[in-house]
Amino acid sequence: YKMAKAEYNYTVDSARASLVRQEDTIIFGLIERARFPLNSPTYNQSYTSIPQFRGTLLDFLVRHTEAIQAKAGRYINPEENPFFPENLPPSVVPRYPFSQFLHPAAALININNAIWKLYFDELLPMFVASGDDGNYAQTAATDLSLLQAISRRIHYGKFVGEAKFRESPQGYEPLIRAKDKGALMKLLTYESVEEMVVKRVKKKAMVFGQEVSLDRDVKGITYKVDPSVVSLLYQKWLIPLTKNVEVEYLLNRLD
Ligand SMILES: O=C(O)C(=O)C[C@]1(C(=O)O)C=C[C@@H](O)C=C1
Repeated sequence: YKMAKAEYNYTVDSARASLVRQEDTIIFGLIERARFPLNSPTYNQSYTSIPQFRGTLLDFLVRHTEAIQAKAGRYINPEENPFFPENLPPSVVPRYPFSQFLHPAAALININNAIWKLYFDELLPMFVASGDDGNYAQTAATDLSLLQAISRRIHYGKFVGEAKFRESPQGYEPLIRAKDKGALMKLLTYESVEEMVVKRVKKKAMVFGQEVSLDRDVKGITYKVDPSVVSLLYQKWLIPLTKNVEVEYLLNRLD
């Protein structure tokens, strides 16, 4: 089985279209996680005593899932970044020739440690109810798919950064040479785009998270995840971290 060379080319427009589609995944991920209360034993090392494993139930699920997904080829795609890159087994499947759009230094950027910490310290308490219903394995599974979606979105800043660089190298090169992070940040920022993102995710959370009923009179609208929390999450964390990845990527773009 021989594969053709992938000739997919990213542009700023196509990268933005991908970010828009990824919003759906993130919002559904939030809705899925919000089905369960906090379920703190999922994150408590003293709850689990798994033979030959030190860590929480979530650590256990994530490490083993990433290992099996690595074997199945997930991390061959440069859009994917593992949370525990140490000691991942190699892929056992034929290598798909993903287009080499990024500068090789992109592979060194992985801010999943920071994303992990942020997720548990800041994000979870914003959108899950307190309490415990015993569904720890299900909780860990929904955490992982949401974490993966958030991580993919933030690291997609590499692709957005590269597309912007290619569309205007003469604008970016001097700032990269001068290692001027502040000026890079300013040049890659489009406030009107950010405002649209923040408004759109709120609207999507209203549409995706409403109760759908065949009765005509649904009394009082409740959403499965609070739409203003979704927009706040984007405004405060997802967009700023995506921009940090863009800056980090660009700083290494001429190495
Ligand atoms: O659309 C872009 O230009 C991006 O870089 C993405 C993004 C975002 O994170 O949504 C980040 C920075 C820009 O100011 C606008 C939006």
